[in-house]
Amino acid sequence: MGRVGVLLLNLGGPDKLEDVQPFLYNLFSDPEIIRLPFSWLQKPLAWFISTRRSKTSQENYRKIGGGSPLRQITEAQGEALREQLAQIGEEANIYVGMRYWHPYTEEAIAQIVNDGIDELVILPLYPQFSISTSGSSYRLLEKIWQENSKLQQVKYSVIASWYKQPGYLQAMAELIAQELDQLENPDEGHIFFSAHGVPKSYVEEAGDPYQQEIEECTYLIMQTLNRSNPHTLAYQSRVGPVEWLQPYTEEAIEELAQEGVNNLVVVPISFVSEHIETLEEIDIEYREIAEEAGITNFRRVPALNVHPVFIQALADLTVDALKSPSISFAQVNQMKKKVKIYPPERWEWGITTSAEIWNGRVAMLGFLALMIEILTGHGLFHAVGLL
Ligand SMILES: C=CC1=C(C)c2cc3[nH]c(cc4nc(cc5[nH]c(cc1n2)c(C)c5CCC(=O)O)C(CCC(=O)O)=C4C)c(C)c3C=C
Ligand SMILES: [Fe+2]
Repeated sequence: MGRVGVLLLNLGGPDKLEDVQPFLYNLFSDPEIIRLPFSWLQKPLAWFISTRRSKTSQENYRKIGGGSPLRQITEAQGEALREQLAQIGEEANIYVGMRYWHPYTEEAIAQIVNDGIDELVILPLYPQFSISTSGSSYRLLEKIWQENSKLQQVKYSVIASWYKQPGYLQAMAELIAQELDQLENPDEGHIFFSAHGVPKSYVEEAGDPYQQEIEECTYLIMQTLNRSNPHTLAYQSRVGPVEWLQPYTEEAIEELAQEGVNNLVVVPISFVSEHIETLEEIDIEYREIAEEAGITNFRRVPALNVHPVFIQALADLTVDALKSPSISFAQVNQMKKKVKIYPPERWEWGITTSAEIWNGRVAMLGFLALMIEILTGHGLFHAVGLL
């Protein structure tokens, strides 16, 4: 067997406050994050939104120590995975490829080529698939592969999503049980799964399987936990003016408080590391909402980070992927059958009358909104909290 590598894909986060604006620019430049019908508006809009949003975002990063812990945790997960694989005789180099900040996916791939890796397992650190996360990274990798003839010699396996992996479910259940057991009466804890949201149109129009995978994952974790506690699933981190998956976390917390729930155990479900949305949004913002609504006992289950059962699960996924036949990025997207990666069909380019009409309408609306914002400092994006 040749030299083996594992590429861990993740979103990335600003290491320090000065990185926040360029990080946000990278994020909003991605058409999988803001879906515009034509590409020329993407970069100006990304610049505009990132500039306007960076102050609030910086304040949030300041509250969690001045930057995202994501790089350091992902590197620690990589090192733990390398050791776990070595213990079972599988020597592998581990690479971290972030989508929007250092170490970028492109940097990881350059290193993989340099190291002469022959077999590569591509493992996203997102248990569930979304167009906006794993889908975006696969799309980027497909492009990088097409442009680099050396990469075409590398045999690669892509893991599409892995929320059903038994070790992952076991590790999640263990962490939840530990938190419940700290309650005076563990049976009274209301388990509150909080998933990162996506716009509703991703699921309903673009066919993103994310919501279905999150729902199934929640069900499987509850089965593995095997306790009779009540549970709720809601979606957090909404950005921008459009409707996102519902119920929204803040509203669901308030409703539970009204129903008399007093012991809330919040479980972050779409991400395996601590990050701004656990450390700031859940631990500070949602805690405040819950306490104001009358919930006196608000607890949060820690993220998996380097939990040994979870690291073993990543090792098992890697070993299985090395044994299975290779699947390409395109095949992954086909497997996630409902997914039509951007641009969705209804926006397809072409000199069709409807395309011209829609392009014109949206361009005019976009410019109008931008002009209003620039001239007045107020407007739709500002009003709804996107800027
Ligand atoms: C499975 C996880 C995630 C999904 C799905 C996702 C979709 C998504 N996110 C935004 C907008 C933002 N995300 C931001 C940061 C961020 N998002 C995730 C995870 C998912 N995003 C992570 C892990 C992080 C970074 C964490 C860190 O510690 O730095 C941000 C920046 C932070 C902020 O300003 O609030 C934005 C903005 C959209 C629009 C979207 C789906 C379309
Ligand atoms: Fe996000």
